[in-house]
Amino acid sequence: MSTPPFTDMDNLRALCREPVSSDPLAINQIAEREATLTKPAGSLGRLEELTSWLGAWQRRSTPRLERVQTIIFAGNHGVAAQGVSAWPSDVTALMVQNFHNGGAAINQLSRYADTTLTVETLEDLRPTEDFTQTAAMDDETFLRTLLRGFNAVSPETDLLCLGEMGIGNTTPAAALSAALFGGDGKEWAGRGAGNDDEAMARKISAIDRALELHRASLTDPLQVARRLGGHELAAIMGAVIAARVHGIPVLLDGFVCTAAVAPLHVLHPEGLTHCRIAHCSAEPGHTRLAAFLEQKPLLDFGLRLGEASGATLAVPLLRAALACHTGMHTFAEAGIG
Ligand SMILES: O=C(O)c1ccc[n+]([C@@H]2O[C@H](COP(=O)([O-])O)[C@@H](O)[C@H]2O)c1
Ligand SMILES: Cc1cc2nc[nH]c2cc1C
Repeated sequence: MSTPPFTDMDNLRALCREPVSSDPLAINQIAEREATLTKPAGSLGRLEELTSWLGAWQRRSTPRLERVQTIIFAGNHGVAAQGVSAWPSDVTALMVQNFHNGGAAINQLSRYADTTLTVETLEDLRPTEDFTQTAAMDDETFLRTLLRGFNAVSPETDLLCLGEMGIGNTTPAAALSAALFGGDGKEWAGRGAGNDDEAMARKISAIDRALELHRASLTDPLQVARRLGGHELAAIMGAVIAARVHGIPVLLDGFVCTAAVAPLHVLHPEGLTHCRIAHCSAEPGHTRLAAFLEQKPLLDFGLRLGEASGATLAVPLLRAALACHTGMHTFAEAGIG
């Protein structure tokens, strides 16, 4: 058995704050080749930046996308008892079954993008505690679910796409965002998986009551994640920590996935530089959150599904970036200039 990467909140915090840099040599070599290719400098726009980012974190001057992993983490939420979602919590298990049967949107997107899809069910889908009453998780549960996420990442992966499934989880996502970046329930809550006005009012109230209850502990980003988060959100954070340790670039999915890892940005200003927000969710909090994280999502397609759909949808874009970088001829080869 290898030693676990963290065993308590203190060494977890230390790991999150450890400096990890990408590879400057790979960045230089990619920039040098890019400058020789048969196009005006910079004319492939963000495709060029994406190639550089992939190579920097893979620590390869010729980045590759052979092994691309999509992981969906699934969990249930005690706060669902407050009537914050349009759907009952048993839909989480039913959708997990749908993922296994190949019937969900992510199954089609993953096949199309040629990624390996795995589904990780947290805590046998037992709900977290209702965070309007107490902390969502105790230290032990928080660390255990983080470790599940950490260990779900294969060190050999070239690119990791992350997503989640959990009825009610746009409520913890909004609460986490408010606790980390300020504002209240009204500013961060959206309609999630289809709330009507009544469910919206209950959701806003639940977030505001939770912010009030946990106020004294919200200066510590890890306490925010433990008290206001969820099992699948903690696992996503664990997977992103693992990816940083192993040098794996990450595509984050929508609002829930981004909120899950936002504490890492607050703990360390470079804690998420190996991650890109793959798409801008229609959930309005996501636009605000991306701005706080100083990121411009790659796609803006009005998706609000979760289940790693937006992250996996962006994989062909990255494949296109690499195809240009590796396949184009240089000016010398083409006899131009
Ligand atoms: O992450 C997003 O941008 C997102 C936006 C809207 C809905 N979701 C998904 O919908 C579920 C949560 O919605 P809700 O209304 O039950 O909180 C959960 O399974 C998420 O995957 C996800
Ligand atoms: C049907 C359904 C599918 C989902 N996929 C991710 N979150 C979801 C929420 C619902 C309700």
